Amino acid sequence: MADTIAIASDHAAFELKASLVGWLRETGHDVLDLGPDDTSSVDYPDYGYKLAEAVADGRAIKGIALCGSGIGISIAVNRHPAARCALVSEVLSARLSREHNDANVIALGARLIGIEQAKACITAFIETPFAGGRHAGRRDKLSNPSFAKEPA
Ligand SMILES: O=C(CO)[C@H](O)[C@H](O)[C@H](O)COP(=O)(O)O
Repeated sequence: MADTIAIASDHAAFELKASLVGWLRETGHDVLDLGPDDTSSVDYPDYGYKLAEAVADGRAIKGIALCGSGIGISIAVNRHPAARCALVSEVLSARLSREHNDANVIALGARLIGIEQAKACITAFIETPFAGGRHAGRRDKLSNPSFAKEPA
């Protein structure tokens, strides 16, 4: 579905994911929950790759990636060339990740951030448009390293 938001985590962020899925649905969003379905220990790369694929193939317009720190799963998501995943912990970075970087995935650390801060970051991520202009060519180089040139 065009405006679907995909979400995935590891075990460390399972409870945050469950809270966010409920909140997103209550606030009118279509959510594709890619798991996991309980707190059994899992490997964040498995879920990061799955999330990146869902955004890359168009099943979701944006993604939310969660692990204990947000670091591991953000690294995994960013290994997909179509992913622009921003690990953030406050609202200004969430907003800038959209305005300047056209981030299509936000990563948050469940062991580092509270639910209200997570919601505030996600709201900024969902509502802030890409600014375009000078940022567009830079954004395009992220997915196409061959577009890059030797810095002067
Ligand atoms: O990727 C991480 C750290 O960079 C995440 O925080 C993981 O959730 C964490 O490593 C999981 O740790 P656990 O001890 O296996 O719960």
